[in-house]
Amino acid sequence: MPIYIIHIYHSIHNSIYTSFSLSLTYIKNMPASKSPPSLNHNKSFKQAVRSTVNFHRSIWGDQFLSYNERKDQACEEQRATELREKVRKELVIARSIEPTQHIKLLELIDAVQRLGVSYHFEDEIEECLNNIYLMYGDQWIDDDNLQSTSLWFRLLRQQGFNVSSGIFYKYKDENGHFLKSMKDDIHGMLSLYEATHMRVEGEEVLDEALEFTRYHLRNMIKKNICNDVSLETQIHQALQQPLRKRLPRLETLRYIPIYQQQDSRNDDLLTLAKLDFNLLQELHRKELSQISKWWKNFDVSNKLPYVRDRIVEGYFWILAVYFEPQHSESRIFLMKACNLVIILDDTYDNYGTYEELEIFTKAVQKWSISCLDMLPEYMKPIYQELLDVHKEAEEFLEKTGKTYRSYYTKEMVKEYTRNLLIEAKWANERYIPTVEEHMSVTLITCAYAMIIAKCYVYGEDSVTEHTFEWVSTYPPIVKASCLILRLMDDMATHKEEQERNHVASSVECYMKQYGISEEQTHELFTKLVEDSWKVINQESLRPTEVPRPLLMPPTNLARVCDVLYTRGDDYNHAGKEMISHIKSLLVDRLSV
Ligand SMILES: CC(C)=CCC/C(C)=C/CC/C(C)=C/COP(=O)(O)OP(=O)(O)O
Repeated sequence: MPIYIIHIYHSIHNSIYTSFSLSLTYIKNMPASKSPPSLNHNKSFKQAVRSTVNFHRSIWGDQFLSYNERKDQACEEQRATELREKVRKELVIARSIEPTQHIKLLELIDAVQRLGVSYHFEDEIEECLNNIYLMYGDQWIDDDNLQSTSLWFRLLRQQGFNVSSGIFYKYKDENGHFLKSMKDDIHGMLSLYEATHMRVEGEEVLDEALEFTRYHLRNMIKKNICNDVSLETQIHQALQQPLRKRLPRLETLRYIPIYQQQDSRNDDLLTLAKLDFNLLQELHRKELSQISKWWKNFDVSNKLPYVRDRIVEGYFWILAVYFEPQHSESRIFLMKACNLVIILDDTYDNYGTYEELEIFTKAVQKWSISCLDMLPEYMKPIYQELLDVHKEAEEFLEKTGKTYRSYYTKEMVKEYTRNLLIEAKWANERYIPTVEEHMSVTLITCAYAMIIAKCYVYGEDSVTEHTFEWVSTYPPIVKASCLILRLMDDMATHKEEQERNHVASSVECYMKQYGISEEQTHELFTKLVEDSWKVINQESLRPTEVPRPLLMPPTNLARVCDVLYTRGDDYNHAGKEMISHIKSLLVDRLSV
């Protein structure tokens, strides 16, 4: 990266983190959050001049609308339960094996996690890795072996244990270069490459190891050095997307055929993984059918024809956050709440006039059905549904005395609309904000913080009022996830958006403020995204501010950006690969 770009990068990095927190204070003190002015003005909205965008129709039609339960479901569930207990026994036995066998234990845990069934064995895995951490600390037993050292480092860091990266200096010569002999250890290089993605700010040895392994793994592919087809495929896939950024359900599908070919595989585990995948797929199809019916009943295509119909792509997004059965209620709530976000986004970004949006924003601050009459006709169903969806959650929360949860989520919706209104004003006035102004608003309108809060609404008792206080102040992991979405989304969509009267994206703001080209802006953004991943890694290390499972939504929301926005805009315009992901997750069953 040229030196002047590095200077810009440092000033940008600081400005995002400092100005953003200042602006939140400012936003919190905005008059709209106190007592909104009366909505009592009876204007006609008929002659409004609107910008409209013609989003293409859903490419999925009604194919997920109905769902019929399979007849052999109960039998498959029974078999999965038996296999689950067998695998659990293996993990329990493995806890007390000889230290020389600990590498085998790590390999088993890695397979369980990659095959997507670790959610059944959280306690056993925690106990095994905790024992390993207590036994070895930072001194892994097998540190002459690059593959096993890298696996140990990655698994412990993934579990939140802050093992030192200092162990990797062992692989450098006296001049500070990585040992030449490492290049011949293909498995070791791949394992180290994956481990480097757990790095945090300041871990130079891992930054260098990433450069080193990426360069040599690319070379291996280019020069056809690797004569193991399966290994070559794994390298290719890892270079496209490291394990840290992969979505767990997609990783299961990718890893099953690889694991199947390994002589050391555990057949019970393999069969469990396939059965479990299919059983969960049934649950997911059932949920998607339920949500498709809700969308159809809402009659969005007639009442709000300017709104995108991306129910299936949206479900992919939510499935990326949580795929486990215990989060079924959360997924349904998130689908309704997030599709309302899409409706709001299209209304503020596209269809609504500034005057209408001001009235709507004030109505949201009041959060009362009495505001309905004041709204333009087309906005009434949006407002009604917004209140209804949150009321439904509130009724559930009342039964368990957790209504504080709905208070915070509603406040975040209010904050979201206030900031959408600022964007609409900028777009109306064709104002290009400074980078600081832009970030202070668009890190809120990217909606991730609000969505993360909503991920906790149906959460168990580990979710407390502190969790909501934490998320609503945009702590580093939440901000990092927001920034990843904002930058990756804008890199992918800004050209298309600028063809209509959309607010200037972060790309335009950076280019204008720093006088740099689009290509240089992309280079900067890529670095900012990488740094945000380091923040996510840092914040996931123990001790964490909230229980570790609650960090999965911001982490998975960052991961899904890597899938949706790397090849373009796969949310709005699903490409070949995205279509194939959706089919493999929701249509095609695995043969067991
Ligand atoms: C279930 C479901 C729908 C999930 C989506 C998750 C969600 C609501 C993300 C918020 C950000 C957003 C509106 C992205 C896509 O629109 P855009 O590129 O037009 O966003 P922008 O206007 O902020 O650039």
